[in-house]
Amino acid sequence: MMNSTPDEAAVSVDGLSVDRGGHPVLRDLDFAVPTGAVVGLMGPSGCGKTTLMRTLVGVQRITSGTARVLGHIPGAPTLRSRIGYVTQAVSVYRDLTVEQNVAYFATLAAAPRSSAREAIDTVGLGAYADRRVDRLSGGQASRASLACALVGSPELLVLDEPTVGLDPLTREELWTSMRALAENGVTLLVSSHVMDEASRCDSVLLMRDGRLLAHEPPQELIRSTGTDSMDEAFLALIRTQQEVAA
Ligand SMILES: Nc1ncnc2c1ncn2[C@@H]1O[C@H](COP(=O)(O)OP(=O)(O)OP(=O)(O)O)[C@@H](O)[C@H]1O
Repeated sequence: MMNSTPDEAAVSVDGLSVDRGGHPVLRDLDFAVPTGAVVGLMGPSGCGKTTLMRTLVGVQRITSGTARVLGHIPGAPTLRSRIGYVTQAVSVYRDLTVEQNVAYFATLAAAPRSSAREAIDTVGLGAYADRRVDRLSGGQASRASLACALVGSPELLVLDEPTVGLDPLTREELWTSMRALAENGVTLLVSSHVMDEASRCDSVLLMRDGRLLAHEPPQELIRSTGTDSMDEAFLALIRTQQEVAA
């Protein structure tokens, strides 16, 4: 499944800054994501999570600095079939069944038809394959979207708030699916503003106002801030940052 060597970073950014509408949105980010890691992208609404994801999938102009994704600059044609990107908006055809949607994406990715069925099973929608998307719940429709991103066996999955609006059981199932993908060598970059979800990740990129506050394993963030939860760790990091700035 993977073409990159195991010790090559799946994603690395160096001094990355991005402006939108003439305003700085990402400011001087530096980090690297190892292949096969599940990395949480966390921080309050508007901190720049979606912009960072857009930059890595190659649809956002970089103002300064560099980004490399699977060894290439974002947007390189060779990356097209190697990255799966699921935006916040469910992007499937509502008048088609789950299987018709996923099969359509399989055709676009020149993937075998059997890969559609595998992707549907991976997201736990096997029993709903023949159901039209407009007759699914919101969470099921989100998972149908994820299945579409899985069909080409991408090496990197970039998922913008995939668990938003899901009930706890579905959320649990989705995290289990994502973890299984990582165990097969897929790298996942997953945004969320539910801090508790950080505990599911190998490391967390914690952002605020376009800056990176920390990039550490979740248990290390809690330990180093002397707190009991990710919410508290985040607040402690902000306080430290404000003290340094004062
Ligand atoms: N098209 C745009 N033009 C100008 N500024 C934008 C545009 N889209 C977003 N922004 C600004 O960029 C900043 C970061 O937005 P972004 O969508 O990346 O945040 P986010 O962390 O993903 O937020 P959320 O969690 O609410 O989805 C915000 O201040 C936002 O107002």
